[in-house]
Amino acid sequence: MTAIKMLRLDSAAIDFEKQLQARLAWDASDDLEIHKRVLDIIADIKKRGDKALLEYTNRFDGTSFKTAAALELAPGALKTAWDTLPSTQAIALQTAADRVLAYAEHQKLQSWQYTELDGTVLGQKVTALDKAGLYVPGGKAAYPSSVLMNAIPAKVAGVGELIMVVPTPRGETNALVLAAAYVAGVDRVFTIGGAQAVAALAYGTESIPAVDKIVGPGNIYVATAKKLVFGQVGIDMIAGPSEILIICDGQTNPDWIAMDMFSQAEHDENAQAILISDDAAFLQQVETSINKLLPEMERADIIRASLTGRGAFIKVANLSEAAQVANRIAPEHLELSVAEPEALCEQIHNAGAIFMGRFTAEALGDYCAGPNHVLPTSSTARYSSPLGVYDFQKRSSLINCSAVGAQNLGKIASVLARGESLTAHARSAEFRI
Ligand SMILES: NC(=O)c1ccc[n+]([C@@H]2O[C@H](COP(=O)([O-])OP(=O)(O)OC[C@H]3O[C@@H](n4cnc5c(N)ncnc54)[C@H](O)[C@@H]3O)[C@@H](O)[C@H]2O)c1
Ligand SMILES: N[C@H](CO)Cc1c[nH]c[nH+]1
Ligand SMILES: [Zn+2]
Repeated sequence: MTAIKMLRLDSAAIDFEKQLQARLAWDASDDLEIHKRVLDIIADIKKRGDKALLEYTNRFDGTSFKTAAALELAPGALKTAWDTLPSTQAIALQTAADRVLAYAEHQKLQSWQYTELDGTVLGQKVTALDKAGLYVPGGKAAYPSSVLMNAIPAKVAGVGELIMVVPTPRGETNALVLAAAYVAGVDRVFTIGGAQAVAALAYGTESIPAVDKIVGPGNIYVATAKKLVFGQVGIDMIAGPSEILIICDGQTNPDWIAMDMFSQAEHDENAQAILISDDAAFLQQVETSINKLLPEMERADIIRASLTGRGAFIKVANLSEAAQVANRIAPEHLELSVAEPEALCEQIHNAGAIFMGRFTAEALGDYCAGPNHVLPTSSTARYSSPLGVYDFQKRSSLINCSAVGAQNLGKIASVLARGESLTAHARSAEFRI
């Protein structure tokens, strides 16, 4: 097995920004190719509905479904999976679900209103989505944790119906995934994935109901499809291939750091694991750990492809500079493996989730810490936030004018409307004065 030599960048280099950009960006030609392929799939699902959905599912997931009806799991299958789960798994799943629920309950937005002196009432009414589509990935690994992360906030928000999609490669369902759907209260489950599942949820087919919003993580095909159907449906964010950025002061066990990098690299060849340190000797120690530990890993091939294709070590002058680079990268997960994580955290403003201190392995957040693991990738943490109850809620403005309020506001509206030459607006307001 050839040793991995991590790409090394130095923030002091003149072309550091250019090199960093090259490492963060997708290869432009791959990007375009994926884009085109996904567009074709979406157009075909829109045009041919179930027929196209069956064909793509059988082609990409190696299944042999004969009818679209066979794509939906029987409602009893979820309960059976839960009832027959080994008790250690059932306890872990229920504990994780309870913790995700407790955290989500803090996020619920409430309606509010206030009354002005003339009796006019203004407010905001918060309502839940009617129908949410939950994408649960399942190509290279099964993700029961993503079922909980998608469904529990939707339930807390009070969504009317939860429609889950999950690919089942070779037709194999995963008992933990089904049990998680039962625990979290999912209403319907379809065994479809990829761009075709996203398109089916967005436009609806004869068998798949169209939803109001699609949430959840997935690979590059899923993330691209979500981008492309936005507008037809809402989406939560771009939650693509996993990323971890670790800032370490050189004092954490290098094996721990290497394994933390593996933990995200093992998701996908396209996952990204980056380590920043002010200690060049430590970067070398972590590389030694990587090469020592890699042969023990079941998913060594995926980890190797991810680390060599998209990973990096970045040497910085000090931890403040590390924070600046982290803000530039805006990673999905940021580990602050340093002596004083609270102080360093003060300097961070772009990250999906921040894991503080040497003992907070990012993997704990993936399963059971409580905060959602569906997080923005590809630097979109500059403007996106973790999936939460608020993603399943909408806000409507409320305006209830008293007779006196209509006089007061009518005069202002009339002047402004006439300034815009919109006479019907002006007269509508004036009628009530
Ligand atoms: N950002 C987050 O919050 C988060 C959370 C969990 C997982 N993830 C990421 O989710 C992803 C899961 O990926 P996965 O592949 O295991 O499952 P997935 O369900 O996302 O993708 C599997 C589907 O991809 C499609 N596909 C695969 N190859 C294709 C091709 N050549 N052409 C067209 N379609 C193709 C197929 O339809 C298949 O069903 C990983 O990248 C992981 O890092 C992200
Ligand atoms: N790390 C993923 C988010 O990028 C979430 C996950 C689920 N299971 C394991 N990990
Ligand atoms: Zn993970």
